[in-house]
Amino acid sequence: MTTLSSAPVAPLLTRLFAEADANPPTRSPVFAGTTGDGHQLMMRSKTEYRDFYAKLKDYALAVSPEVGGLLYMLARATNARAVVEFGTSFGLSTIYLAAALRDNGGGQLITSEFEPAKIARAKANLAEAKLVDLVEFREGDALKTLAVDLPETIDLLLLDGAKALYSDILDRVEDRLRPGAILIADNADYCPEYLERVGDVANGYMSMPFTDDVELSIRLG
Ligand SMILES: C[S@@+](CC[C@H](N)C(=O)[O-])C[C@H]1O[C@@H](n2cnc3c(N)ncnc32)[C@H](O)[C@@H]1O
Repeated sequence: MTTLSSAPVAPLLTRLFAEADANPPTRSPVFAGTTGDGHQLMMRSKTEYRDFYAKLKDYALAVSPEVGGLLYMLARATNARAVVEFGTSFGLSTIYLAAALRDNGGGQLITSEFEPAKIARAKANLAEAKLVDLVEFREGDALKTLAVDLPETIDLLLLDGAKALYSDILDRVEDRLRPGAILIADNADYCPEYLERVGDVANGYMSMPFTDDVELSIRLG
């Protein structure tokens, strides 16, 4: 058995995904009256993301269970001890990553979110999962909160906040990524700047599109 496959984590994730499915973000007024092009523009904006996500504060916007499983496996496979997450929301991906840290023997997960109500929900979920001791919640814009006080070396980086900022967040953590560190970027298609950067071996990365819009990369030595 693993932390992920046993109680309290497994039944908690089942419940949280069921709640997320019952309240899809497509119900939000953000999407009502927005054309496909308008949505694309919003997702790619480096200036309007705060307002966009404020309107989505009641929605989980979580990774899929498959991507969650992938996060757990990658963190286990690399024996990750130091993990940084951009975009906490209700903490579903955080639970997968913290479960992996527990099963690796412990570690530190720094996660970042600017919606105070989401931080509160994520803390409650991580407490219910009995994983909250492994997680440091940083409230505020990750452009600032992830610019300071990072671990000496980072084993795994999850990018799942405002898509347009992926390369800017990478700027803040790059010098701490250990050789072989894993980078997982959800919906990275919205950030061509990021894909171009990790897609060029001259920049010190090897990268490929994986599943469910996930870009999987490693930091080269
Ligand atoms: C897609 S959701 C994250 C889902 C979460 N990773 C999961 O799988 O459960 C993105 C979250 O990032 C937050 N966010 C977006 N841009 C941010 C920023 N610049 N700083 C902090 N939080 C941000 C949003 O409020 C939103 O809750």
